Amino acid sequence: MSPYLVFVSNVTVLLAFCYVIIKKAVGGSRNKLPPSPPSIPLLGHLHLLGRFPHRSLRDLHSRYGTDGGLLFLQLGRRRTLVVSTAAAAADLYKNHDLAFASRVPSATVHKLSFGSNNVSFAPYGDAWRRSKKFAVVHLLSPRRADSFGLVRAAEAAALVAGVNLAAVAGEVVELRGLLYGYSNAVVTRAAAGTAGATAEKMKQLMVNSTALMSGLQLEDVLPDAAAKAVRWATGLEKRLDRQVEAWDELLSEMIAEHLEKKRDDVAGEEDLLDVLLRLRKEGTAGLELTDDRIKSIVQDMIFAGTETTSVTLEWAMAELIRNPRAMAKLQDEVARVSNGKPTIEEDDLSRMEYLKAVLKETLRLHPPAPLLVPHESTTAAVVQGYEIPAKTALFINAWAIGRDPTAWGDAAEEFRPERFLDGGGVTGIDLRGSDYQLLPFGAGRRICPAISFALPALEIALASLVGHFDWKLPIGTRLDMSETPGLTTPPLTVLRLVPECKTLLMA
Ligand code: HEM
Repeated sequence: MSPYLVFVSNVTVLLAFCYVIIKKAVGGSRNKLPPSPPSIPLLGHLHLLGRFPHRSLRDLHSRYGTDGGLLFLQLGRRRTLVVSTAAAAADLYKNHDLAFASRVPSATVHKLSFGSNNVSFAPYGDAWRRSKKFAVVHLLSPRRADSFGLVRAAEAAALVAGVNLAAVAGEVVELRGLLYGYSNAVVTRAAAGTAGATAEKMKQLMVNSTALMSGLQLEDVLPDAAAKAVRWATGLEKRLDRQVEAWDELLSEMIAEHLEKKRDDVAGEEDLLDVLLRLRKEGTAGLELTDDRIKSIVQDMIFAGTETTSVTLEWAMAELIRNPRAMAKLQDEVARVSNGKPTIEEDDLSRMEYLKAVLKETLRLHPPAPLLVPHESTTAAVVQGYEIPAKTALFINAWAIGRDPTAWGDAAEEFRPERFLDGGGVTGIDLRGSDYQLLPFGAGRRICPAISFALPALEIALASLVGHFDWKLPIGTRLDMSETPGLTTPPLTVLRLVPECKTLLMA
């Protein structure tokens, strides 16, 4: 028999084996689980996810889910609990956060992230707890986030300068590239003091790695050994190895440079890599900071912080273009508060209430990670009387929760930043994880540790864009508000706009 036929017959036997296991998992405990749609062999409900899982899951929930906000799916090999209402999210976070504090394992992510020795993908346990505390206290604390004010100011000025070139030439700008460049520069400079050529190399690595990590993973349907065999047979394992080597080379260079203090950081502040190396030397990290762990953490910050920030900014601009009254109101606020100064200053941001409301409203309607980052349970849990076994994945549908009329009223689908202002109905609702109807950063143990870092980066960029320029759609084009499928969901059509310099504020 040819090696190909041997391979195919092995995979067939393994698929049949999976089918029996899945059937047992679905059938054996059906009575105790939340309701599910009808399933098919092997895939379970995987085929029902479609291109936009957050949208399909909302529809599936409305057909099959409980009034309590739960739905149960068998996604290939993965048992999955889906939460689609604020009340169910509150119950999960308040009563079962610990049980669901781990991550769904992925061989690809594990390999690309230096063994998941980071915060985002480490399984729940002592090492993750220490890394998270470490990130919250040393890397992303409000004080540390403040210390990157100069980096944000410099990168916001570069963003304005880029737009200005197009404005002076009367050209269209593709905002996505500029916003990605801005976010990537802020995060990489804060994480590793690096900009320019190294940041460019890193950007390319991130794009390639994201492509490998997105979408259905082989282990979602095949047992681990079979998935590995398929990765090997299809050349995927080799591509992964090459990608890991490239990351390793880049991050090793950065560590060596930092150790030799050869770098030239204009901000003059410690970057996150400096902090990690200093704490390793002092022995006060409470965690063994091997080179691999340091690489994994630095890479994690850059990954977690770049696209989330740029996607939010692109949606904010798209919503403001679609809602000219909101744009005018924001421009008025920026002009009034900055009072004729030539640049927007961070100290002024705290007085821009409408700006904050615009960003909350953007994150409500367009959370960049619509299903957050999936969690996994480490122990069995009884949720609303249903018995959820250990090793069940948890999807919190932050996108559906943010648009739920029960929480947001009849105008839930509309862009109305005023709702967050005095008398607006939901004044005081915040996005830091204690109001379960607004969860763009998650909540509980796995909440994003970088909210204090992310918000000023979003605010200064948006205030600068609308403060310095008026914006129009190019003649003959229409705004496309549909999404790109993927881990994060930017607009499907790159936002192309014509900027016009405002006279009040000059770049
Ligand atoms: C608009 C900006 C951002 C948004 C909307 C966002 C959102 C999120 C979400 C939804 C999660 C997963 C929460 C969960 O598992 O339930 C997360 C985790 C995380 N984020 Fe962010 N994020 C943003 C910016 C950043 C930035 C700038 C950084 C770093 C510089 C960062 C670092 C992390 C890390 C390390 C985790 C993993 C936390 C853990 O697993 O315990 N994020 N973020």
